[in-house]
Amino acid sequence: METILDVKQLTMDFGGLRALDHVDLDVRRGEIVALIGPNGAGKTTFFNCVTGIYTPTSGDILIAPAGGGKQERINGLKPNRVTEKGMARTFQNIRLFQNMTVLENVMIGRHCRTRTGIAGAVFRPPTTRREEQDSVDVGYEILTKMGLAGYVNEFAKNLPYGAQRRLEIARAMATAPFLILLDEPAAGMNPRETNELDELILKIRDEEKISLLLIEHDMKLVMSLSDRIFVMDYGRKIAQGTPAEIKSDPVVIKAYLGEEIDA
Ligand SMILES: Nc1ncnc2c1ncn2[C@@H]1O[C@H](COP(=O)(O)OP(=O)(O)OP(=O)(O)O)[C@@H](O)[C@H]1O
Repeated sequence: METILDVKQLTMDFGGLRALDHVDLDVRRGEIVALIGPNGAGKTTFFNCVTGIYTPTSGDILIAPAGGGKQERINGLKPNRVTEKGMARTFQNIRLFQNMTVLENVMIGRHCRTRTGIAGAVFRPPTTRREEQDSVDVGYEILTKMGLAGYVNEFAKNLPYGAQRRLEIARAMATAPFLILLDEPAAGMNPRETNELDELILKIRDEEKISLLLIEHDMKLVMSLSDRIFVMDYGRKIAQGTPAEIKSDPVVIKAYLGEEIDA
């Protein structure tokens, strides 16, 4: 399987604090990969570097979305450019446009694939109208797949919590990514919502052919979903392997010190 994201020796310093210390991580096409580790390990910082929110101090972030082709180094690209390159993400805390409808939220995700500029939005030539219709169609399709069709015209703020989290993923899907990065998608979910999320993530991978990289603390979810797991502690990668390998790795067990990882 081709590597679509190859992160090499990624290092991020915040003043005197080294939040990431020479971290290597790769995602192959069709994989669900988890990034786990205790609080403060550097997981979100890793996502922030990969998605252009921070420019890493050193290291390489390489992508090869077309597969088999040339890798491209994307260090320092702005977040919107990273999205255009095909990597979308969600955040630890829900970041929806709460006073916009569910459909509008998804269409905003789609915007990065349309060409309408300010002039187009004002004068609305036929191409703009076609693009808008296309965005609506794609938006509906994604919302249906995500089990959100019943909420299309509802304000985002009126959705139940689990549905809001699904909407964030829907918005990420609307950008037509090859990889989605999910930052703690199950945070705050009840067991039923977590089970639905588990099925949904598999569906995104299997039916939409989008690979996923997720940060998650729910070990049951991580162990059931992941093809491979990377473990971080104090900014360093301390282990990587299959769920079975990670569960029995003494280094990982020590890092979690008494916490339940045997999900
Ligand atoms: N912008 C920043 N400025 C300074 N320090 C930061 C910044 N962002 C993160 N850090 C520090 O980097 C370290 C790693 O934080 P990070 O949020 O990446 O950890 P995490 O593994 O995502 O933790 P959690 O599981 O609690 O979300 C922490 O010590 C944190 O305080």
